[in-house]
Amino acid sequence: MADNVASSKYFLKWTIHITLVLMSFYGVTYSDPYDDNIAFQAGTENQPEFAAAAKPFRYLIYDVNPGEGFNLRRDVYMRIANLVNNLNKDEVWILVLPAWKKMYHWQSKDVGEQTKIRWSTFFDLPSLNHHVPVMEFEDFLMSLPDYSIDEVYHLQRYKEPWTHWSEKMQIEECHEWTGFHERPNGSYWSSFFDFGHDMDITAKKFNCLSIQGHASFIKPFLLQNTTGRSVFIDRAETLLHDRFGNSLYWQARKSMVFAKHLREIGDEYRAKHLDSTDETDKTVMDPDWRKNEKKAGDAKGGPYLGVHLRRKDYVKAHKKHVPSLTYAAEQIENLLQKYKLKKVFVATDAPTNEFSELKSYLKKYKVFRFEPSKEIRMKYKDGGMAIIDQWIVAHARYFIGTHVSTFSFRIQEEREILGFDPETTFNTLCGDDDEECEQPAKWKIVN
Ligand SMILES: C[C@@H]1O[C@H](OP(=O)(O)OP(=O)(O)OC[C@H]2O[C@@H](n3cnc4c(=O)[nH]c(N)nc43)[C@H](O)[C@@H]2O)[C@@H](O)[C@H](O)[C@@H]1O
Repeated sequence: MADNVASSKYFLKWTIHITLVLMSFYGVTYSDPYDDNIAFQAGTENQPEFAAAAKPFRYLIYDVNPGEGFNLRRDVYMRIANLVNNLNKDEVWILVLPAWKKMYHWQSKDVGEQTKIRWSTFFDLPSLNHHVPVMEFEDFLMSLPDYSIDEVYHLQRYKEPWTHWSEKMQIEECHEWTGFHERPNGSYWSSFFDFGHDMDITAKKFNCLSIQGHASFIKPFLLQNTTGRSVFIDRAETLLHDRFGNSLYWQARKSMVFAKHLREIGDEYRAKHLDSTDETDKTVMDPDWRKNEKKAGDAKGGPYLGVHLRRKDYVKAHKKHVPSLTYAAEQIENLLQKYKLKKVFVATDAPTNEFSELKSYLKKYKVFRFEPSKEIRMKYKDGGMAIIDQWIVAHARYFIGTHVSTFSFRIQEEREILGFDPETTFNTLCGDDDEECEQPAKWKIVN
C-alpha cells in the first residue's frame, strides 16, 4: 500500500515536471516547484511552427566518444540540439542532457568525484530550454520506472573509405567496441554516464548504425524507423553540423549561457583584479539571450589582454604551433605595448612552475591567473574552473588563443556573442618556428 502511494506520488511528480518543461518551451511562464535550478521565463514571440504539445513526447538521449574533451562536447551538443529543434517541427522530443563524467583533462584529485555532474553546474538550464526542451539525464532516469531505455543506436563510420562523399546510413555489424553488453535476457547493459554502476540501467534494443551525414539526416530514421519513447544515440559526434555558422547554429550556441554562479565568480574577479565591469566594458547583456543581438564593435572589453595558453598535452601534440614560454611572453609583451595595456589575464592549463616562468619574463606587467579557493573548486570542479577562465578571458580588450584548441574556439564564439570586433578576437599565438603562423578563420555571428 505504502509502495503504491509512493509510486503514484512519484509518477505525479514527474508528469508535472515534464509538463512544465514543455510548457516552458512552448512559451508559458512558470516556476518548477521541484527544482530550484529551473525557473523558466519563456517568451512567447517568434515561436516556430513546432508540433502541437498535445502529442505524446519522446526522449532523445545522446553520448559522445569517451576520448573527446569538454569543448568539443559543447559543439556536439549544438549539433544534437538543432536536430531536436528540427524533430520538434513534427513531434515533441525532449533532449536528455548527458551527465558529465570524468574526462582525461579533468585531472584534479582534490575536488571530489568528477562524475554524474548535472548540466546546471555549468550551464543555465532555462536558457538551453529557450532553444529546445531539455532535461537532465538523472531526472530522465527518475521518470523511467524500470530504468530501461527503449532503443540504442551506436553510430559508427563506414568501414570502406569514401571516394565520393554522400549522405548514407545503414544498420550494420558493430565495427568497434561499443561499451554495450548483451545479457542472457536479451537486454543491453552499459554504464550510462556512470549511473549504470549503481543502478541497473539497460536498453531493450541495441544496434550499430553506420552513418555519414549531417545531424538532421537521421531525422527521418528517428521518425519512421524507431518507435521507442526513449532513443539513445551513442557516438553522436559522428553527425556533422547541419549548417555551420548559420543563424540556427548561433541560436544553439547563444542558448549555452554559462551558469549564473560561474559568471558571478568571474565578474567578481574581473572587478577586483582587472578593473573590468560590464558597464565600463560595454558588455551588458540581457539575461534572455534571445534579446541579445550585438554588433561587431559594440563591446569595448576590460583594460587587459586576454590569453588562452594551452599547455600540457598540447606542447607535444601541436609542437609546431605551441610557442615556448619565452616566445609566448614575447608575443604577449608586443600586444601589451601595442594596445597600451598593463595587465594580462592568462587562462591556462599550465602547471604552476610554467606559469611562474611565464610571469618571470613579463616583470614589467601585472600577470593574472584565476586561482580559485578550495571551496569553489570542490563545488564546481575542473569543468567549472574552465568556464570561469573562459568567461574572464572572453571579456578582455584583445584576445589571443592557442592554435586549433576547441577551448580557444569557444572563447572566440563567446566574444562574438558579446559583440567584440572580430579583429580583437580571432588571433592565435605563433609557434617558435612557425613562419606561416596561420590565423583562425573568422566565424562571425549571424543573429
Ligand atoms: C589535441 C586535442 O586537444 C583537445 O583539447 P582542446 O581542444 O584544447 O580543449 P578541450 O577539449 O576542452 O580540452 C582541454 C581541457 O584542458 C583544460 N584546460 C585547457 N585550457 C585551460 C584553461 O585555460 N583553463 C582551465 N581552467 N582549464 C584548461 C580543461 O579541462 C579543458 O576542458 C583535447 O580535448 C583532445 O583530447 C586532444 O588532446
